[in-house]
Amino acid sequence: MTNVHKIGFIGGGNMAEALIKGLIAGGFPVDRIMASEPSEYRRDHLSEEYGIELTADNVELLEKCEIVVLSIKPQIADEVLQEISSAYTNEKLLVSILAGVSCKQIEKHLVGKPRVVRVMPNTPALVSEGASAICRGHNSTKEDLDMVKQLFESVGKVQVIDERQMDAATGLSGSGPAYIYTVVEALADGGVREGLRRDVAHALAVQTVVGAALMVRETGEHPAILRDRVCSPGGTAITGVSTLEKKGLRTTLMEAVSAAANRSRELGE
Ligand SMILES: NC(=O)C1=CN([C@@H]2O[C@H](COP(=O)(O)OP(=O)(O)OC[C@H]3O[C@@H](n4cnc5c(N)ncnc54)[C@H](O)[C@@H]3O)[C@@H](O)[C@H]2O)C=CC1
Ligand SMILES: O=C(O)[C@@H]1CCC=N1
Repeated sequence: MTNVHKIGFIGGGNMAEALIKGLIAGGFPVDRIMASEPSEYRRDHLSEEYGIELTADNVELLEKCEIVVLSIKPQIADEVLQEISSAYTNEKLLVSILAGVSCKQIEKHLVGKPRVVRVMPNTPALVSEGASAICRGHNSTKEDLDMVKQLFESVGKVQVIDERQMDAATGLSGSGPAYIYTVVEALADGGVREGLRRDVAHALAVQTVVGAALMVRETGEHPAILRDRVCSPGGTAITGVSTLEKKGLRTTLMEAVSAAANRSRELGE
């Protein structure tokens, strides 16, 4: 990242903050990160919490940064791209994290051969455990892709995919943390229903999800094999798993990914 002087975020909301915090934790210099944000409250928060440079002016940010991350809501993408279009030059690399919005939809607002890399990150980037899917736009180079890959690897794991798979990644990893938070909350509720204190149930639920995820990642075993090792014949775990199957957890999660992917497709229309 030594060849990039400054990275800027247009929109200093939840996802930008997760990336900013993760980048700083990964050693990216604070004085080479900036954000443009209309909300004074958010500007003060980001400035006080992380010490980065803030502005309310998107054009000023574009002029000062070599890599510009579009981290506004998809619904205002056209408006913001129009606003910055006159100041954009092809020396700038645009990184879009917008759900549903294609590279082409971004490129059409900008003159010349705009360099765009699209990324679908997720908020666990805040604790350096993000999952990001990335793809190249029509004019960005292999070096651009590699640079963005390196940037997002400093906040988690990265998969390079085709742009047509971006909605699927949005439904799975982009939106997935919301599903897992629901799972953690529900597991804790189950513990409370069975008589555990709320704080104890919460701590056990969190560590169970973290531990199980690490088991899958670090052993490299198929989840079904790991599950078999928990399920003693005639025991408790297979009884719980049987309930999950009867109530349709597996298809519910598959349908959640598809519903979110479809919503991502709608946002891009
Ligand atoms: N939150 C998440 O888990 C993820 C979000 N994304 C994408 O990240 C983008 C941002 O999402 P969030 O951070 O969740 O939204 P957010 O609402 O928290 O952040 C958007 C920010 O943009 C600011 N903003 C509004 N108008 C603006 C303008 N004209 N110029 C500059 N900034 C402006 C808002 O004040 C707000 O702080 C979206 O496109 C979303 O699809 C992608 C992956 C995961
Ligand atoms: O809900 C959303 O639209 C964003 C995109 C992926 C996660 N959050």
